[in-house]
Amino acid sequence: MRAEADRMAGRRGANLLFSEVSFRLCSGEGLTITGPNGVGKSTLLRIIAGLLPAEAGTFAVRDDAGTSVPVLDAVHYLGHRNAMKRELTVSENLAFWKSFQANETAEGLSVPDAISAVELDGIGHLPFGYLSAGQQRRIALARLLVTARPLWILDEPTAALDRRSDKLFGSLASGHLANGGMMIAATHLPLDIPGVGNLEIAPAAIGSETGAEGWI
Ligand SMILES: Nc1ncnc2c1ncn2[C@@H]1O[C@H](COP(=O)(O)OP(=O)(O)OP(=O)(O)O)[C@@H](O)[C@H]1O
Repeated sequence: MRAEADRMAGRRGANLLFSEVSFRLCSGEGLTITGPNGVGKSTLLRIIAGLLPAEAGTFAVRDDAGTSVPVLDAVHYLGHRNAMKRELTVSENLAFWKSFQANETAEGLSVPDAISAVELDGIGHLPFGYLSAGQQRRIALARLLVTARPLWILDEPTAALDRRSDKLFGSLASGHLANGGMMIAATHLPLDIPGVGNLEIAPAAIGSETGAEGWI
């Protein structure tokens, strides 16, 4: 499996944020995306995940035979928000994601095992909204484990995590890569994980505004 970005550019409203972003990942490799606030890291991840159109360039995931795989089936996208219902219990939220993301080829962990993997045994019965910010983020990470998908796209995955949970994320990500997975993560600091490179995004040249109006 491999993932390839070729000369991608991203726009928000009138502003071209970045351009000429290219990289290549193979099974077992990861990439952190760094750069100043507002440069477009989240925008790039949303384009890669298929949630926003690219201004230019392409992103593709291919299997070992070189056949293009639908990106939406190949990725887990974890944004700034945790995408959990506050009123549902932790277990109900994860059970929803397990069935929503299910496909024939990729079995993931059971809901209790995923909760254990983020070291939160015993809280599956609590409403998600009762959890602390760090616990909520860890349960959001558990969502990556209930179904197996090759490419993790993560926006600030360790936001709100304490040092111990930061390490926990490191071991989950390392395990994913060791199993042949890939990861692209927007972070403010490069992650200290073997097999993970870094790409610093630079703002597009000043003067790239088009004068076009509107929000996307
Ligand atoms: N819907 C939108 N319409 C227009 N501009 C937007 C929209 N959403 C975001 N922007 C702008 O796009 C720019 C890039 O935002 P983005 O969130 O991708 O940056 P980032 O590099 O992830 O920032 P941070 O490090 O602060 O998280 C920002 O200037 C932001 O204000």
